[in-house]
Amino acid sequence: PGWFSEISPMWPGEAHSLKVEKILFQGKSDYQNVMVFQSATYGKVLVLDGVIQLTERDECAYQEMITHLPLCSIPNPKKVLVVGGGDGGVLREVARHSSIEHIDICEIDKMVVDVSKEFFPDVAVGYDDPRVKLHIGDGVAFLKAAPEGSYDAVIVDSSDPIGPAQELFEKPFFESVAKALRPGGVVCTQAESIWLHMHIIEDIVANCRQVFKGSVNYAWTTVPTYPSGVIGFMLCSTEGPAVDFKNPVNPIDANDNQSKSVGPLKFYNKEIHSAAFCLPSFAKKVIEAK
Ligand SMILES: NCCCN[C@H]1CC[C@H](NCCCN)CC1
Repeated sequence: PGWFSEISPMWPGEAHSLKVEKILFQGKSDYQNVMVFQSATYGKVLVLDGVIQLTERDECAYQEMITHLPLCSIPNPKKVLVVGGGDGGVLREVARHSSIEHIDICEIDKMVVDVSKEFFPDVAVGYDDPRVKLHIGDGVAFLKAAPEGSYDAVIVDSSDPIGPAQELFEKPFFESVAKALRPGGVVCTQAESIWLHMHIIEDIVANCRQVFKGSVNYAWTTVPTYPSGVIGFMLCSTEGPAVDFKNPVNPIDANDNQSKSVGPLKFYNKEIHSAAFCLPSFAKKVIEAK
């Protein structure tokens, strides 16, 4: 009955709207307002504090790219940490890699986990994998406590830098990620939109260049229901065995999945992997500035 418009000071003067058929859940956790609605054309939609987190129709683009850009860039990833990502979609994608032995996930808001399991079973299916261990808590504290060199890869599937995820965009957090990664380990973080947030991205890139002594790259993809229709990722590696993010060494193909409960890849492939690092000139000059 009506429309949901995503209005925020983070994207002034514009708003993406979705036609609402039915509101399925509304609640307030210790951290944020949580809402689920059935949209007319994008399936069910998860909203946190008025910001669209995922829709059933296009979540594949974000979850597959944020996961396979890092994991296909290193040989034999074994231990992975997901920070945020309480909906379980990233877990579903990590579980496709047969070399994976253990997946830690640290999500601050248990309501996101519970709501995803109830309303988004094809996303929360990621929790069914026996290699997954869920920690409800603050990712900043979790990383501080993580032993040095614990992980081959860290994926920071955060919301935006206004609200609970603020600290996940700051230098001390990046330093704790670098410490928790093995030499040549990789991190992939949600890194906003080149159309909306070039200044935020500039700061993130500068911090990453200081903290990660391997390679530092920015990639981007299309997600129609995120503001400006695109979202980016920081891909960084620590000092150690060189990582060339643009040429995946550890391919995953459309039908490579471990259990029949998750379908084939809908978005990611090796061509779109390499293409994701090609930037328009206005972004290239800021991000690749020497
Ligand atoms: N696993 C899906 C979680 C989605 N994370 C974020 C949710 C907020 C969204 N705002 C985009 C704001 C404009 N860049 C970015 C992705």
